[in-house]
Order: sequence, then structure tokens, then C-alpha cells
Amino acid sequence: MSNNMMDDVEKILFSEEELTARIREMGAAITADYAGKEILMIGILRGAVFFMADLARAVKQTVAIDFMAVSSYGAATSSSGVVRILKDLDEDVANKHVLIVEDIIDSGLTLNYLMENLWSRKPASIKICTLLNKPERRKVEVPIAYNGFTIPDYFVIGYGLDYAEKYRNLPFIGVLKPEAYAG
Ligand SMILES: O=P(O)(O)OC[C@H]1O[C@H](OP(=O)(O)OP(=O)(O)O)[C@H](O)[C@@H]1O
Ligand code: HPA
Ligand SMILES: [Mg+2]
Repeated sequence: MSNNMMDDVEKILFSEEELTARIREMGAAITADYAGKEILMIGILRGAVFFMADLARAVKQTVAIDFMAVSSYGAATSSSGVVRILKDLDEDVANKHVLIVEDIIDSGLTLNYLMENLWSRKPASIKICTLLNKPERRKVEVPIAYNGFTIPDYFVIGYGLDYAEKYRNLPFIGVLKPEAYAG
């Protein structure tokens, strides 16, 4: 790589190939479960963008896509617990089958808020699909329908996940070296 992103990576947790294989399986499961139903995928900006782009192409039926942006982490490595909507949906979700697409569920605070908020808009159904699940850090339970990988309490980066807006374009999921956020 032409810059120093790799110097801040402690280890690779999931390679590009492992991500591709798992996402293909998740797409197949979603395709089977939603047969005959139209899916509205809602990606949570910005981390979920890479995952959602690959997941949507692994689903072999029509999907509509939309995005929401909420604030929680900013430049911190743990959630403040206060969630605000920064960008709302463009679509009306009433009577739609909503599939929320996240890159990671950590404390669960972001999704807990989003589930409550979206249910009030009367969709036909809501399910959650996350690439990564970090259950050790959970503060509030959220029902996960599709989970790519369960991980220990590491701060991870890459494939959409950032630390202070860096590393999102790494093609794998890696663990950030503690020095990289200490200094
Ligand atoms: O379960 P939680 O503790 O709420 O954490 C998960 C949320 O935090 C991250 O987003 P972040 O706020 O970093 O925004 P980003 O996707 O733009 O990086 C991640 O993408 C999830 O949306
Ligand atoms: O481990 C993580 N990495 C990046 N962003 C995050 N948001 C919640 N957990 C994480
Ligand atoms: Mg982030």
C-alpha cells in the first residue's frame, strides 16, 4: 500500500476473501427468507456503505436501498449513548419490509434507537443485518436476524469501519494497534 495505513494494523481478522464468502452466504439466506417480498435495505451511514454494496449484489431479487445517518461515535472509540438523526430516509417505509444494514453492533445503542424510531413509521417488518457483532460491549439487547461474524472486544477498522475517519478503505477487517489511537 502506498501510504502507512498498514502500519497501524495489529492483525487481520477477516481477509477480503473471507468477507466475500460470508457475504455471499448472507445474501443467499436473505434471498431465501424474503422470497416474494420486496426488500428495502436501509444502510446506516457511513460505515455500512461497503458492506451494503456487496450484500445487495449477493441478494438475487429486487432490493430498494436508502440511507440514514445518525451521530453516536464521532472521533471516540466508545459510544456517547446519545443518538441524533443527521440524515433521514428519502423513502416512506410504511408497509415495506425493512432490512437495516449495519457494519457493527457494539453497545447496541444506535440500533436500539433506530428500531424504535423506524417501528413508529409502520413498516410491514424490520430485521437487522450486521456484518460484525461485538456482544461483550452490549448495553441494550437488539434482535439480530443476520450476523456475519461475532468478534471479541477489539476496536476494528477497515471495510467501512473507521477510527477518526481513517482506514475505511482497507479491503479487510483488521484490529487497530492501541498506539494508533493513543497518540
Ligand atoms: O452499537 P453501537 O455502540 O451504537 O455502535 C455501532 C455504531 O457505531 C458505528 O458508527 P459511527 O457512529 O462510528 O459512524 P460511522 O459509521 O460514520 O463511522 C457503527 O457503524 C454503528 O453504526
Ligand atoms: O470496533 C469498532 N470500530 C469502528 N467503529 C466502531 N463503532 C463501534 N465499534 C466500532
Ligand atoms: Mg465510526
